[in-house]
Amino acid sequence: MAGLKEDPVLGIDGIKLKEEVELGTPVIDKLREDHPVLQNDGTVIEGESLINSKSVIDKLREEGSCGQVERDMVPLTSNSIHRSGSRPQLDLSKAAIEGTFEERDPTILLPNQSDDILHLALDIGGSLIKLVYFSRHQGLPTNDKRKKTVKERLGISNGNRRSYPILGGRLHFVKFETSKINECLDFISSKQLHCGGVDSHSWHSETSPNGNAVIKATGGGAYKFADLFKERLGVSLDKEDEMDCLVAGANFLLKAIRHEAFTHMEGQKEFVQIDQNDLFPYLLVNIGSGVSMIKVDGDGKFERVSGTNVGGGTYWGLGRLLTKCKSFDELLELSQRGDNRTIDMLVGDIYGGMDYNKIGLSASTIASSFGKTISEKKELTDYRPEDISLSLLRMISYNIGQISYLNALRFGLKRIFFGGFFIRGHAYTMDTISFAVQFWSKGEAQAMFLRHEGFLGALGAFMSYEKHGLDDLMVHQLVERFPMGAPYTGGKIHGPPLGDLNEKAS
Ligand SMILES: Nc1ncnc2c1ncn2[C@@H]1O[C@H](COP(=O)(O)OP(=O)(O)OP(=O)(O)O)[C@@H](O)[C@H]1O
Ligand SMILES: CC(C)(CO)[C@@H](O)C(=O)NCCC(=O)O
Repeated sequence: MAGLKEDPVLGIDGIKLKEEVELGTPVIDKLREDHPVLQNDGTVIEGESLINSKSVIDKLREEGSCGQVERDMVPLTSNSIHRSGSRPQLDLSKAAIEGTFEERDPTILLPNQSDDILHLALDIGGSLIKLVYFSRHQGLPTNDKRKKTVKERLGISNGNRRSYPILGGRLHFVKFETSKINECLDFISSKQLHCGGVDSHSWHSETSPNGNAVIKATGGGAYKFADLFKERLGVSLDKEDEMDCLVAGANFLLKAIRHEAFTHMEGQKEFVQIDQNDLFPYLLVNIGSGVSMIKVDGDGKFERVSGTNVGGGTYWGLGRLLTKCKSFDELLELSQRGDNRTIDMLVGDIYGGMDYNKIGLSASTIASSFGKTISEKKELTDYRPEDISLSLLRMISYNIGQISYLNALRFGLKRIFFGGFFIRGHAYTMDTISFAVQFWSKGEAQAMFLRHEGFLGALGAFMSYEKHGLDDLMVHQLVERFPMGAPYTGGKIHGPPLGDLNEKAS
């Protein structure tokens, strides 16, 4: 698909599972230093092929539990989860993006994760289901870890502390269309992701909770599809509030992950380093099917101040009706070859080619989106789908940018972070939103985007396994740094230099 990078998991025509992450040689060397568990050929096996869902389910039913399959995941049965006295801890220290700067939804390395966690969390939205799950590094099954002495687990051999962590794993990001929820269930089932969840009330229990697996889930679908999950996978969905999760996910990414946030203006992408002490307040705009605007004042401190029903669902829905496109990506791709001047009424169309300088409008400014299609002599088929798609994209992106700015203005906020899958890493969408914010704020406010744009809610749900909140998630130990050995492929870096966050916490 020209210009649009294909999603590694959800392709244009259905599911495409990314089986391997190919890494360049210098990257491999660096990773070997940090992660001796990496395969010799530098590949990291992310998972296995999709297997026939029916056979998996049947097999599980026969076994009456989740099968014990040797794979890259942490132990599969709930009673094998580490629970010696205290609850397994999620260790986000040194969390870092894996992959190049250009990769969307990249995996996040958790190099210091030592407790056995088997976390899968879901955000089931109106259009898309988002999954975040943890897997151990390949080649070091957790059982091996158990056999190690305490010294070995701490990385101390022959009295010397090793320079690399023994354990660790990755956060993976996967999405499915909500209308194809069965594919999502098949995926979970084939990787047995649902088998590690345990009844959240039983974390401290010494005994096995006897099988009632629980998965954290957010979004409207956590309610709508609860019975289906129970029926198909035998798991209960532990529902977390959508707004709580969006904010928790955004705060985690902005605090803990370097090279997450970036600006996008006139085709130029620039990473922004966030000063932890100067993050709040900000406006979070999540552009999903509909749009939520949330003023964020701190961890767990926020207010949904506005929203609009003209969002991603509107672009995809109206676009599909008007262009007969078969997929969202196809519609987006069409827009790249479009010329909106055939559809939109420009200031110049009204003013005989002239600018309207007195109120700051150039002749090329859109005076009225779709305003040129009022001609009685033309039918829908007389317009190019490419042009329709571009006009629609501009109309919706600009409108969201403008409403966002107005809400930022209401509360005196200077920074607006945009998430949600409508953005899709699409340059023109981001440029249009940025332009609207820049234009209306006269440069005072700034639009920023997130690489894990659509996974904020799922990440928040993932972190809600740890009810204590971010501060207890060893966030004080987070040391921001470059993704290990990742080649620099573009984007300048702005903002204050990052230091060891321990300094800031003490
Ligand atoms: N492959 C895709 N299929 C459908 N929509 C897509 C796809 N990729 C991107 N989109 C866009 O992403 C939007 C959904 O974004 P997102 O997943 O963040 O929201 P959601 O959680 O489904 O919606 P809501 O939060 O309103 O329930 C769609 O409306 C569409 O504009
Ligand atoms: C209803 C939700 C929150 C579901 O995710 C979302 O689609 C949304 O924010 N819609 C906009 C609703 C409104 O405020 O007009």
